[in-house]
Amino acid sequence: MRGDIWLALEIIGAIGLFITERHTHGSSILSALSCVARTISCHVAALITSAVLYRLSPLHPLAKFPGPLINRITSLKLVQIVASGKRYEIINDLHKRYGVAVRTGPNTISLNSHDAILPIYASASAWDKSDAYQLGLIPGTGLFFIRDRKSHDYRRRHYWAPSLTNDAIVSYTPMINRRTNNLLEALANRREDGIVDVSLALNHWTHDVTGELVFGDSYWENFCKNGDHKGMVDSAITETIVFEILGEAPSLFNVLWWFPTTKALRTMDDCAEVALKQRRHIGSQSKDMMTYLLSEVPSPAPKLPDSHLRQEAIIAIQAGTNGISAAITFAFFFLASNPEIYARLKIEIKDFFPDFDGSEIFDGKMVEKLPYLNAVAEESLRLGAPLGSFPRTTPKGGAYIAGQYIPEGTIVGVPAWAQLISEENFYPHPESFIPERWLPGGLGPGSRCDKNAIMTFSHGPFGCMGKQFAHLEMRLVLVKTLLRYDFKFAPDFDSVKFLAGVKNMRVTSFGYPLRLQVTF
Ligand code: HEM
Repeated sequence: MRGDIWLALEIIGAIGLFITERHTHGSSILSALSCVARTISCHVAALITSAVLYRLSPLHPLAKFPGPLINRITSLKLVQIVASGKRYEIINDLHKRYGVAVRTGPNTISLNSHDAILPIYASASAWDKSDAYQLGLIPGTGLFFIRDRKSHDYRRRHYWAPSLTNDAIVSYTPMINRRTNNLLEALANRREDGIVDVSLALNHWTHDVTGELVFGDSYWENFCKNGDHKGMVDSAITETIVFEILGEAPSLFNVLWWFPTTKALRTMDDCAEVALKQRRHIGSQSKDMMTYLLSEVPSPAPKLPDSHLRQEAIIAIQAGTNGISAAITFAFFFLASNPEIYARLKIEIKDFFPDFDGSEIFDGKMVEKLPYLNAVAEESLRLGAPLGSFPRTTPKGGAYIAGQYIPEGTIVGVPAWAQLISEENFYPHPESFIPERWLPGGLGPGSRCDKNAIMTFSHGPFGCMGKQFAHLEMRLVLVKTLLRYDFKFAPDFDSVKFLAGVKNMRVTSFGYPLRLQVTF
């Protein structure tokens, strides 16, 4: 039962009991209240006790899976783990302690196995998304939040896929170049004593690019130039964080839906309504994502109602922004941390484009020919992208995965970070930034670099639709910025504080910003 409905019934029951006590039994207000309090406490205590006993008992379908006691008792522990921003590290540590399969919640298993990726995410019979993808009680739904495969496939194929074909991406390339030239200017103009908060500038840049990608060439914002005075960039991050934390406890999400905690979700819905109105009013000379979502081109699929369109607009902005700005922020962090890698990349870029200053229009073909640039991009996407938990629901009849029988209805996720830094997939030094592992011959005999273990974009029918677009953005930004500037850490920059300040909740936030010295 939905959490908010359950709570409402409890409250109605309590009021009913109070009235009965007062009018049928003639109790005073105080004794009626005390009777209600006793009854409700007993009822709630009985519910909690029976739930705890069942979850810990050998009768529970997940009884054979090891995991910390508190995780087996309540999903609130997972809520707290996600809210810490360090879920990726905590879950990885749990796997080191308990093994391949860990019970991370009463009905949740984390399966740290390469063999689990294909059947759960990438095969034709990939599993449905879990209830964690229910966005509170928001009316309408967008692609990312559709949990069953059939409706999801339809939405993906008819409304989204045409906007992210190879040809479509080629058509967006001049726009990305133009918006990235604004970033080059912002990096120069924002310098104070030569120092720039690169993480913030990239976050603004990515909202400019994605805003125009979604709403077309009349897109009205220029965050690189004007900053984020209305707090829109921050609201987008807050919304994803609220969704990611409360998704671990959907019943709680439904209760909190009625409280200010979830205000960010309603704020984004309102912003999307304004943006849609503006896009419809101004239109766009070139094709953008809204061209397809608004059915402005002939399509066999029916027009989407506005409640769905608002969610699609939000998803497009959310999906296209923080992931890539975080990964590029990390690329700069790793480059500044490794001067030899930085020098090798800079030489390759300068040699390929000897007379360029970065302001030129580069197309995808020009920048995909640089092998070391590609290696740096892949390694940054491996170690620097935000990570969700990608929870899925075990299908009817259960499933045998990675040598384990998982009962039907269990929520299962493969921990992306654990896979990305596993020695079985990336060897040697899986936690170190070494672009050479992506070059032919890798890191020598016996080395491993398993592309299929890359969970950065997830896989299969629910996997990222913007992977190619994101790769293009990463390459363009690195080429253009390195042709124009040189970067190193600000003199007082502290790498340990930077890494400690990183919080990863499907979006990455940088509590300690990446401040770089930018020189011409
Ligand atoms: C480095 C940048 C990016 C990363 C790391 C990333 C990662 C991901 C991941 C992991 C998912 C699946 C999430 C899940 O199953 O819970 C996803 C979905 C998605 N991404 Fe990306 N993404 C990036 C950039 C982009 C860009 C630039 C776009 C659009 C231009 C985009 C569009 C989408 C869409 C539409 C989905 C939903 C797919 C679906 O539900 O069928 N992404 N992304």
